[in-house]
Amino acid sequence: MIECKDISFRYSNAIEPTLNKVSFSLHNGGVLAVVGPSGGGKSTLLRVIAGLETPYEGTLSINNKVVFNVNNNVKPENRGIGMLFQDYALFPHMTVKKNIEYGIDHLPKKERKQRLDEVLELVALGGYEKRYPHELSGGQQQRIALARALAPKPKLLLLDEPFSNLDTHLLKKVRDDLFNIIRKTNITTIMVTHNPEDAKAEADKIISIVDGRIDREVMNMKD
Ligand SMILES: Nc1ncnc2c1ncn2[C@@H]1O[C@H](COP(=O)(O)OP(=O)(O)OP(=O)(O)O)[C@@H](O)[C@H]1O
Repeated sequence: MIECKDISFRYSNAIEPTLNKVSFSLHNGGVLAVVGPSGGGKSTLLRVIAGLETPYEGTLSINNKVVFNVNNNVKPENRGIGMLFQDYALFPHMTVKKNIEYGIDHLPKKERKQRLDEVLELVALGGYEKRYPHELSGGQQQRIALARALAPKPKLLLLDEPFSNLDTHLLKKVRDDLFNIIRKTNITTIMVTHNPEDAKAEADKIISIVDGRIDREVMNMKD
């Protein structure tokens, strides 16, 4: 379970806090969508959860382990979080294999290969290891980026506007493919999106952030 309690954060060059006492919880295997107007603080919240920014108050725990409070700040690489951010796209000069192995290079060779095969299988792209990102479709690149994020077996997956680079006609299919994989692995997921359709289609819970505060929290009844 993920628990975020009264998290507040201010950028060093800002006067007002960008996040103001943000609290929510999410059960294991759940999908939370974070929506809200531009500049509301959605991406900042993900950066704080990932450990890339440090709040000045509040508590954040992942599976009952505190990863942040005023006395304790676990480094991003030790939080067990996988990320699929727009600006964390695939490395263009590396093959699919190298891209995926990037986060698991601490594993012995045999296990690394085994995990590579597993995640490629999971995203239905077995046999693509020698390709470069530009030799893949947009949807395939997205699935490889997901495979890379899942390879180290994170406890939590963060997605920031994962579909904003895709054409509208591709979006639904890529989104459904991605979430089928996410649901299959049962990984707890937080997704930032400006698109209420994404939230409605895929999330269990939706929070809306306006001016750094949670403005609304709803359980999502999917059709
Ligand atoms: N590095 C930074 N330094 C100072 N202020 C920042 C920084 N990054 C973002 N901000 C400000 O923090 C506020 C929240 O930004 P954030 O990117 O979290 O919003 P968002 O809800 O994700 O917006 P969008 O939907 O446009 O991506 C904005 O006012 C933004 O200008």
